[in-house]
Amino acid sequence: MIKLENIEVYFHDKHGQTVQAVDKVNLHIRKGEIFGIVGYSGAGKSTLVRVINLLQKPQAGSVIINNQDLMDLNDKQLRAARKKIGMIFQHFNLMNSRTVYGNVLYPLRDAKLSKTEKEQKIEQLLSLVGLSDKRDVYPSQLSGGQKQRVAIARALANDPEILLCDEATSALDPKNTQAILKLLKEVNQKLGITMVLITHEMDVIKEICHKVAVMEKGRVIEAGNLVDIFCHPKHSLTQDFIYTASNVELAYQNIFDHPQLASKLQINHLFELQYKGHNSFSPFISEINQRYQAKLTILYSNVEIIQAQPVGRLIVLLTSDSTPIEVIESYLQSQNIALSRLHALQHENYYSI
Ligand SMILES: Nc1ncnc2c1ncn2[C@@H]1O[C@H](COP(=O)(O)OP(=O)(O)OP(=O)(O)O)[C@@H](O)[C@H]1O
Repeated sequence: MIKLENIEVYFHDKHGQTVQAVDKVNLHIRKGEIFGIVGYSGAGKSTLVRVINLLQKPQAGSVIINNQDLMDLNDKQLRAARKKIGMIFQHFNLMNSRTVYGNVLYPLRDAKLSKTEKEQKIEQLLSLVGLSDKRDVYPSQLSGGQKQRVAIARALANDPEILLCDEATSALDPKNTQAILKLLKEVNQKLGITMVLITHEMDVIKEICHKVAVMEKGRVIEAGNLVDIFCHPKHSLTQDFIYTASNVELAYQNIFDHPQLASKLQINHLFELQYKGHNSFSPFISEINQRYQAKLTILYSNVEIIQAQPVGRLIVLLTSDSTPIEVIESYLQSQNIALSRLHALQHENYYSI
């Protein structure tokens, strides 16, 4: 559905220096997918997402939507193609002088629909986003979450096939963030719209995306299925995002900062275990206790449902008087429980203990 091939975007800053915002990016986004792009500030996410509707023309590469390279289109054809690509933004970009109804009507101004058809369409859209009762109020009378709902209704007015979401929840509190993500998921499922969502928070990605790409310095450094990336991040930056989203980083900090706990830790017995899917239901803790008289102290545990699959992470102290730890390690691995031993050098925090 969306193929970005070798996309390059450069800017010249005010000192005349060239900034490469997007560097040879290739992405393939399939119809109906919710595709997340995550990265820290300045990674090139906004620039890349604006390439998809050519709000930002790349200096090199192809932007292929439904087998058509947008770079080959003339202005009129591009305007038509853009109608099929809706967009929502962090700060909603509503027109304050128009009511909710007026804002959603605006993109339909040139549509070949009668007044009644337009009215019906807007009523349907406002009902979809849960704002039927707000049709005659002005944006200033709405909460952030409600403003984003209006923006979503407006973005859907021309029946787009693609919805681009540029930090759509970054200005919202956690409750409204959840509600807007739920709404986007519903829109994806009910209308089959392909979504590209950029964010600096893995939490957002975790909530609704099927696939994810991680960006750093203009490049995509890792991309794939969300559960795979979540369970086996290859790049340290990806791991950072995941640790932050699952509070693992905080757990390590708490463990190592705790005066009594830290002094009792035997670093070489500290493990991070990870399991997914059906393994979440296997009683492996009692199993290793019975088999190997292993003692397992849980210092942190977290199970979350990602793409309908349970994914669990534990930080544990694992000891056994009778069996070498390597034997227990092999057993757990044979049960598809990923296990990593935390050596002192892995973390500067650990090293100081
Ligand atoms: N119009 C511009 N002129 C000059 N440099 C730009 C312009 N737009 C973006 N850049 C630079 O390109 C790089 C990528 O910016 P971009 O906004 O795409 O990143 P981002 O990942 O979306 O970050 P943020 O979340 O902070 O918006 C940055 O170094 C930025 O300063």
